[in-house]
Amino acid sequence: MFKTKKMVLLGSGELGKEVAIEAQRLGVETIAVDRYEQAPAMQVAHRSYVVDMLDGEKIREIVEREKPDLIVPEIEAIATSELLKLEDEGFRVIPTARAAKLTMDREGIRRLAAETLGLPTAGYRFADTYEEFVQGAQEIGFPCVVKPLMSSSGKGQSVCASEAELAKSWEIAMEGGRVQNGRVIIEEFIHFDSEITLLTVRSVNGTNFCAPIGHIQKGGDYIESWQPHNMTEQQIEEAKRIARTITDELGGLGLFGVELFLSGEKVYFSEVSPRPHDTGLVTLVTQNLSEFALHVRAILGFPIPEITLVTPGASRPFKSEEEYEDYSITGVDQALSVPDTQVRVFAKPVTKIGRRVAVALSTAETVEEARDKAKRALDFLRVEK
Ligand SMILES: Nc1ncnc2c1ncn2[C@@H]1O[C@H](COP(=O)(O)OP(=O)(O)OP(=O)(O)O)[C@@H](O)[C@H]1O
Ligand SMILES: NCC(=O)N[C@@H]1O[C@H](COP(=O)([O-])[O-])[C@@H](O)[C@H]1O
Ligand SMILES: [Mg+2]
Repeated sequence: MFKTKKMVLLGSGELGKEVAIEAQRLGVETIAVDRYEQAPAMQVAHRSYVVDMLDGEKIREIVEREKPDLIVPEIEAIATSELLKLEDEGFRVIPTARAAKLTMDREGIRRLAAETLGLPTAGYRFADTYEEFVQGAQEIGFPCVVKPLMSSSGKGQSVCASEAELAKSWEIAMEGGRVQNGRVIIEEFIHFDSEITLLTVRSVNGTNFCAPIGHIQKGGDYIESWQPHNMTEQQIEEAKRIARTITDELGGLGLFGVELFLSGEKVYFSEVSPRPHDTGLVTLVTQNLSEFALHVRAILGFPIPEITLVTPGASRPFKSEEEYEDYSITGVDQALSVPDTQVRVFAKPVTKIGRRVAVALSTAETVEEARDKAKRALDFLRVEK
C-alpha cells in the first residue's frame, strides 16, 4: 500500500480544485469539503464531504474521522475557533489556525495590520448598529466603502457616495455577509492609480515573492488580472516590506495573496488571503510554478529554489449572467482558437448571477497583448440553458 500524506481542503471552489490537482501530482491523498455537492475540488479529490463549514462540530467530525496531516482552508468562512482547538490538539492548520481566524474577519486582520504592525491602510471604523454605521460613515467621509466583516469576492460590499445612500449600503451589507451578525467595516475610499496582489510564499527556503499581479475589480470582484504589473523600484520595495511584515506576523508555511493599492509612490495594505488568490489564477500560465503548486510545495515542506516568471500573461474570469439549475458553457472552441490561450471550466453544478464559472488565460510577449487575447477569448464564452 502506498503511504502518503493526507490533506483535508476546507472549501472546494475553483482555487481548491487547482490545489487538489497539485497535491495529487505529488501523491497526496486529498479530501475535499464544501457546502454543496460536486464543488470543483470534489471533482478531482479522493473523497469529499458536504457540510456547513461554519459548524465547528461538523468540521471536527471530519477531522477526527480522517486524521489528516494537513488541514488546508480554501475560503475564509470556516469555523476557525474549532481550527484553533484542533491545532492545540496537534493537527496542522495551514498556514496557522490564528491566520485563518484573523483573516476570516476583516476586523481581526485590519486591526493587526494597522494598529499592531503600523502598516499604511485606508482609514476605517466598525459598526454593529445602523446608528453606529451612520456615525462611522460621517467620520470617515464620502465616498466610503462598506463591507460585512465576513464576506469575499465583493459580496455585500458597496461604495457609499453620500448620506443619501447610507440606508442602501447598510442593506446591501446585511444581505451579503456570510454570517448575519450585522457588524460592518466602513473604509475611507482610496483613489488609487492601480491595485495589485503580491503573492508571497513562506517555505523552507524562507520568504519569496512572485512578480506583482495587477488587477481590476468591479463590485468588489475581480474581472481581469495580469502579470507582471509595472511598478517603480520604490513601490516594489515598499510592497515587499508590507507583504513580509504581515506574512511574518501570520507565520506558518504556505502562499499568501497580499492585496495592495498603489497611489503615487504610496502603497496601502488592503487585505491578505493566507492561501492562493483568485487574481493569481494568471500564474497557471505565467510562472514555472503556479500559485497552487507553490502553496502545495510550501505546505508539504518541499523546497522552492526559484520562482520564475516565464512570460507575461493575463486572466479574465467568466461570470454567469443568469441563474440556471442546468446549464452548459459554449464558445470554448472559439475561445481556444485565440493563440496562446487556455480555458479552465470549473463545472460548478449551478449558476447564479455573477458567479464565476470559468477563466480565460492568455500569454504574449507583452502584458497588453496578453490582456487583449484574454479579453477576446472571454468574449466567446456563453452560459446556456
Ligand atoms: N478602501 C477602499 N478604497 C477603494 N477601493 C476599495 C477599498 N476597499 C476595497 N476596494 C475595492 O474593492 C475590491 C474588493 O475589496 P476587498 O478585497 O476588501 O473585498 P473582498 O470581498 O475581500 O474581495 P476578495 O475576497 O475577492 O479579495 C478591492 O480590490 C478594491 O478594488
Ligand atoms: N475571492 C475569493 C475567491 O475567489 N474564492 C474562490 O471562490 C470559491 C467560491 O465560489 P462560489 O461563491 O461560486 O461558490 C471559493 O471556494 C474559492 O475557490
Ligand atoms: Mg480582496
